[in-house]
Amino acid sequence: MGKFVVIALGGNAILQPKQKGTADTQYQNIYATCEHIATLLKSGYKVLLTHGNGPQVGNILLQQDEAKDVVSPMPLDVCGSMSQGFIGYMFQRAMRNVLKKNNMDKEVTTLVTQVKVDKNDPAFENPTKPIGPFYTEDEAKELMTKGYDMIEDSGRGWRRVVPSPNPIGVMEEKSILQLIENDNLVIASGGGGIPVVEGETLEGIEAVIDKDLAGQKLAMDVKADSFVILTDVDYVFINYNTPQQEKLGKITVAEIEKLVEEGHFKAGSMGPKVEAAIKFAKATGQPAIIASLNSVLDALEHKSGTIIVPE
Ligand SMILES: Nc1ncnc2c1ncn2[C@@H]1O[C@H](COP(=O)(O)OP(=O)(O)O)[C@@H](O)[C@H]1O
Ligand SMILES: NC(=O)OP(=O)(O)O
Repeated sequence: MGKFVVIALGGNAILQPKQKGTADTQYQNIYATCEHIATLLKSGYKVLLTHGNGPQVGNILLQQDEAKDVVSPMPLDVCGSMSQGFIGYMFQRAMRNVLKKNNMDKEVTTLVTQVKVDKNDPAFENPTKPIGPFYTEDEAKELMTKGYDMIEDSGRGWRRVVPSPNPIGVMEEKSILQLIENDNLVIASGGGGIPVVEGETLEGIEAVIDKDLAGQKLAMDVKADSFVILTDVDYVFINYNTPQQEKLGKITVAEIEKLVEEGHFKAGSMGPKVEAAIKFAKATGQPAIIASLNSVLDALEHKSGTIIVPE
């Protein structure tokens, strides 16, 4: 198997549910991630990185709401671009520091990336993407009276949800390919990309694209040898969070599709990851992996994680 991998890193790897979102905390988490990426580079892998922004974009949106009487609030697409910029900056700084420590040298570049969506996507009528902090049920009920859509997020607490339309195409695909050709470690399509709608003009639209689905499109566009989704669990489980919970190791597309039909994977968390992995494996004949950041090298060697193979 070739060694060009697209890695989709969960927003939780950058800011965990119980952590305060200080700049320092997020930088430290990103630095730890970059140490894993350096290990991959040393092992001969070529990496294109995309990342989530659920916690960050939700926090930025909250800041807009809180300060709305003194500063004009920015819409959600602009908040998405802010999250791409700040997370990309932290990756560029941390990655350069890690490379220097390891006596390695490489250009690290973040590209502000727009991703096309359909303005008639049914997702606009049914918000599913959890963003921002976690709330108690009482707090969530209070926020619902203000017009927020809220859901319970995988047993971890309540969160605001926003529409998450399907990614159709990456606007900056050519620039990404040029940067990769020039041996850059590229960070692109952060937070699933900034959602834009193409009519006579290109317009931003208020939503948060799922970074796993956008990452899968990106991985196919750049013809990656494998697509790796890194999150905070070591495996995909069936009967998750129940006494019957069971981890999934190597599994074929047909087998996991059956489990999807049985309803094992929730919208807004494991559902889109499994969907993205299936799409990649089916379309390319290459494996897609869902694993934890700490086991990324083992996962690429198929020794850990959930490995979805075409057959
Ligand atoms: N079937 C499942 N198997 C494993 N984890 C699951 C499952 N269903 C829901 N989850 C939850 O999905 C979470 C990962 O999704 P998400 O929070 O969107 O991650 P990230 O921000 O890393 O992309 C896990 O922390 C876990 O709580
Ligand atoms: N945009 C996105 O999918 O972010 P998370 O991975 O943080 O949910």
